[in-house]
Amino acid sequence: MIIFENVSKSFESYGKTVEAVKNVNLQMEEGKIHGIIGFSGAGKSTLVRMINLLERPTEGKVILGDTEITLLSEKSLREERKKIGMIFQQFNLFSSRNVYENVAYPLKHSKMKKKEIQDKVNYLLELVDLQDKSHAYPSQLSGGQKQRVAIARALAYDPKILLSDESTSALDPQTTKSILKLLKQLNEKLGITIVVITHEMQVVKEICENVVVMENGEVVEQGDVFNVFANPVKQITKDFVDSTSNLSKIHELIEEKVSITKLKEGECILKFTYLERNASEALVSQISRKFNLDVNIIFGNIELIGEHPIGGLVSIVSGEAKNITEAIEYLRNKNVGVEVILDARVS
Ligand SMILES: Nc1ncnc2c1ncn2[C@@H]1O[C@H](COP(=O)(O)OP(=O)(O)OP(=O)(O)O)[C@@H](O)[C@H]1O
Repeated sequence: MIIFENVSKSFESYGKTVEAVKNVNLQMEEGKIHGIIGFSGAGKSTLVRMINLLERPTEGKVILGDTEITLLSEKSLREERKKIGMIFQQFNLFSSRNVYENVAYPLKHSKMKKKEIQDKVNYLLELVDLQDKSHAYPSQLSGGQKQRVAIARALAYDPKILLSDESTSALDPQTTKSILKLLKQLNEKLGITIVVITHEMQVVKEICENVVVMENGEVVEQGDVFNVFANPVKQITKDFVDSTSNLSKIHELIEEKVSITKLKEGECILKFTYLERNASEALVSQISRKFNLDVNIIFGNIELIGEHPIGGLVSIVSGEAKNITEAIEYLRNKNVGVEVILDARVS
């Protein structure tokens, strides 16, 4: 478990105090992938850099397992840091060393024998699928391959925790996917706890089980990814949800008076959203049959988080006003969010 207790961090900059992280209380479970999401300057990097004390909290405690690392001596801290790997957006490889030497670098001052180091590096390169590149130099590698080298290097001491600071932000979508897939595999295979800093909702959706939303140095929402994104409370969380969904586009279409949004009498535009897992019932056909309604789906955005559909549909529903009202009630009782976007029901 990674625990933050009343953790704050401020910096003095040009005679001003910047409160980068404010009174954070958090618990991150072992063996899971945690996402930290927020816009630039929210305090994500500062928070995560306090896990390995690259930044020291101004106030509060950071506890890893049974160890309060904020109390450790420099020597014990050096040992503790070996259990924490870190990867960055810019890879931070040595350009004058080849792939093998980059991965072997952290083991240079270990007690391991030359052959042990060789075996270890080969194992790590296999783990990240780069066995055939061990003699290549960073300049001869693609961005995705460089990040794989950095991941292999970060795993040299079999860390229990891997910190990833925007590790996919410099990569194209396809390569991002492959790096995220690799992180997920490492989490499953090695049981390593991963903390992923990102400003992209897609990254969180793709691999994280838990999410922490940060704004202005504060943790404003946290929890299981499905629960946080199915029922976002804070505006910033809603904005992140909207960033990968087209559902809010309906408001623009209405404003632009696009023809599909010009309702006839008896119609209304409804937005349905999944609020809980296991939403497997055929709800659209149910309301259509049960309440004698026509449901015309204009657009939808449904994806899976883990195995559970999340997202929703925007539809034009037509039928008797009373029936539409009852259908809305019916869906809400089934824990489907229903928002009446535009209403031309006649009673
Ligand atoms: N060493 C430092 N000295 C002064 N101010 C700092 C320092 N490090 C961070 N800050 C400030 O703390 C705040 C939080 O920065 P931080 O890098 O943690 O945010 P972030 O959410 O990771 O942003 P980004 O996504 O842009 O990296 C910012 O206002 C930043 O300018």
